[in-house]
Amino acid sequence: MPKKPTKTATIPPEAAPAKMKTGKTKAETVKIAKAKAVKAKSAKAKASNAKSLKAKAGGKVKAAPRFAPVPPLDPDAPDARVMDRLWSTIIARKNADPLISHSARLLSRGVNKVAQKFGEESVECLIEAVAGNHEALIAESADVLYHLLVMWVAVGLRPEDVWSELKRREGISGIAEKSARPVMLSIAETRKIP
Ligand SMILES: N=c1c2ncn([C@@H]3O[C@H](COP(=O)(O)OP(=O)(O)OP(=O)(O)O)[C@@H](O)[C@H]3O)c2ncn1[C@@H]1O[C@H](COP(=O)(O)O)[C@@H](O)[C@H]1O
Repeated sequence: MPKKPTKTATIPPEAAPAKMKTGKTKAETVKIAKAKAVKAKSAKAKASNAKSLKAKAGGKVKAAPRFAPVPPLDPDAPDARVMDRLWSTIIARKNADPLISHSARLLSRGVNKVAQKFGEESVECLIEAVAGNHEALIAESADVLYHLLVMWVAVGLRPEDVWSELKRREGISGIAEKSARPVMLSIAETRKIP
């Protein structure tokens, strides 16, 4: 069978856009020139803005603070050391009478029950947070921390184990830490809110 001639689209020379010496069409050259002019204008504006800022700051350009100022803590208010004291109280209750100590009662029921209580208190805490109930959130937060400490006692964790871990993380941005995680972890399927 004779081969069918293949059709090729040919543009008549008069319809093709005229090429400049650079190999670009006139329209392309004008477009590039316009983009260059806009870039140069914005660089000039930036430089002049920086110059006027420098003049306003008396010759010194101050970098904007990266984080909000920290409200000072009340030196006379109770602080987080209450957590250490509470842990000591709870561990001292470990073998106490469950009829006179709530901690002893919880601990006597085993780690599963303790963990379940911690989970319940956490949910109650987040409900108050979402509802915006400030006072109730304070009370629920205290419940969460108490039950967290009971859980530490139940599994044999000491507060300093956790404080050390927090100290180790000090100054390490969560953003930087997350991006340094192995790729397999970051692409693992999760339903967590990012
Ligand atoms: N911080 C707390 C603390 N916070 C909450 N709770 C108790 O936790 C209990 C939570 O009540 P829930 O009804 O939610 O739970 P539940 O009574 O176990 O009910 P179930 O789920 O078992 O049915 C209440 O009895 C609270 O009083 C606490 N109990 C004790 N402490 C501290 O622990 C110390 C030692 O307490 P005792 O172990 O009781 O001597 C105390 O001096 C406090 O400093």
